[in-house]
Amino acid sequence: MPHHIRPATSVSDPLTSSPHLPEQDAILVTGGAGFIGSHTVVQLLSLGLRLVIVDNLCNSSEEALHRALELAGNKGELFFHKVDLLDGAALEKVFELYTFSACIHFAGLKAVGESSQIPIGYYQTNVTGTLNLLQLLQRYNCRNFIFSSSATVYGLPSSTDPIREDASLGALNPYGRTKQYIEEILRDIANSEPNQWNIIMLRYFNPVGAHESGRIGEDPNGIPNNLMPFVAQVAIGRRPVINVFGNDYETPDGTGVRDYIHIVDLARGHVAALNKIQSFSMGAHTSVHNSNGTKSLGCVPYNLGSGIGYSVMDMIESMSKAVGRQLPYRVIERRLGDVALCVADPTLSAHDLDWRAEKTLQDMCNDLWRWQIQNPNGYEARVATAASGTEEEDEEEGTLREDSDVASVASTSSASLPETSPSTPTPGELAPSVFASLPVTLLPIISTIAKPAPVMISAESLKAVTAATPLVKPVVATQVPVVSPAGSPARGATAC
Ligand SMILES: O=c1ccn([C@@H]2O[C@H](COP(=O)(O)OP(=O)(O)O[C@H]3O[C@H](CO)[C@@H](O)[C@H](O)[C@H]3O)[C@@H](O)[C@H]2O)c(=O)[nH]1
Repeated sequence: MPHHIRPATSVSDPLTSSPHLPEQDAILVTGGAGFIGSHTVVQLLSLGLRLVIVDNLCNSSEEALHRALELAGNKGELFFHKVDLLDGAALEKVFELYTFSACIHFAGLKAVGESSQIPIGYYQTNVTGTLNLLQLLQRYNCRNFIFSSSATVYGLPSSTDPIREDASLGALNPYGRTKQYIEEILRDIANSEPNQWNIIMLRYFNPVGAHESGRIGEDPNGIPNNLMPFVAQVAIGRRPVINVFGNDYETPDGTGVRDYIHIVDLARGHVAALNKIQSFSMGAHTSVHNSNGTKSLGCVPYNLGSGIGYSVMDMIESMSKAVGRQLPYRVIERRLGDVALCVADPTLSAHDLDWRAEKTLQDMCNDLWRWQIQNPNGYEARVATAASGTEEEDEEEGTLREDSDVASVASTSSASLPETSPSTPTPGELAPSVFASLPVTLLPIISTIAKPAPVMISAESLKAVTAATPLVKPVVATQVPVVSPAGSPARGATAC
């Protein structure tokens, strides 16, 4: 039976002020428990939307979903299914339970280095997982799709100018190529059914920070690959010193420059994309046409970046300010594959999606620090692992402790919290369920899939029911590189 997104009352009504998605329809969010996913879930729930989260929790925590629900003031509805996208049969059961008006696809593996070691795993998880999802979306007649792409698809920038969406693509590693290939697949699918698909591919630059409450944030497995999670762990005392990968780049201070974007701004970008898709979806039911005469959006990429470049030293300085003391760092050799600078041209997103990054670098650092200090070991579920540490971590820390080439000495005791009161989660009322006859418990979270009918369970029993899962990490983002002297952001890029 076909499922159509129903027309909203007015094309001009933005989703942000008045969600128009059909009452009984839901938005499917894959990888919704991950870093970007959970922040987006807060935005969507706050709009009163009904979400169905599919995540295998291989690199995320269900706790993030509980907190997201709290942060949204228990608005909207959230149904969670611990499912791996590679398990097509389990995924189809989810499709049998709901009618989806749109899908936001975050789920996937995202570690650049790891992708070169296990490329088959990356192609299988990211590409095959996405194909499984797309097949079902097509079969169940949901053709509104938002894809987590990445600035990594641009590869080596051909100049130091901010990167536009029409720049040539050329991902440099298997992870990046999974994103690039999925983009190609999406274009082919949109072309195969003209006037039917509304697909937005969001190319993330460098997402950092955390929700301003400090309740949800990034919780990487093992040693963080990316700069800011690593810096945060140095700030909290889990690691002794920040390694700066080279200070001989052609940038104002010699360190790499990137377009860092606050995670909440990035999450808002998904709402903006949904609004855009909705207007086309509505157009399909009215006589509204795209400017090129088509009735659907087709497949369009948008950069989600600020257009401002900050160097590694800028980031360390801002984070030191947030923490209230100078963080220790040492300069080591360049990291293989890094570019000097990578910054977005966000003009198209501003024009078409009416979206702009609003938060400052200091917001990013203050919020990241708040999350880190309130959750020194990430989400509760991972405390045991984090506390014991891995062999690899212990070994690295041992090595670093002996190193004297640090700019300053860490002292976690002087850590201070940035001002801003963390939000106190309000135990919420139970949101109405799609399954009215099901027993009600504390949270409207459902775990199923192994069973023909969903069972509504509590957070406690959720853990038991979802005990085993294979594969995949949930997603996240990406990035790439512009420049500025410390503390003074530069619009666009220059050197390199
Ligand atoms: O411990 C660290 C980690 C990073 N850096 C530097 O910090 C900047 C940012 O690095 P990182 O946070 O790792 O982001 P990117 O290298 O920009 O990587 C992002 O950008 C890639 C290319 O777009 C994507 O593929 C990745 O998924 C995404 O994490 C770069 O100049 C790095 O050289 C350090 O100096 N020390």
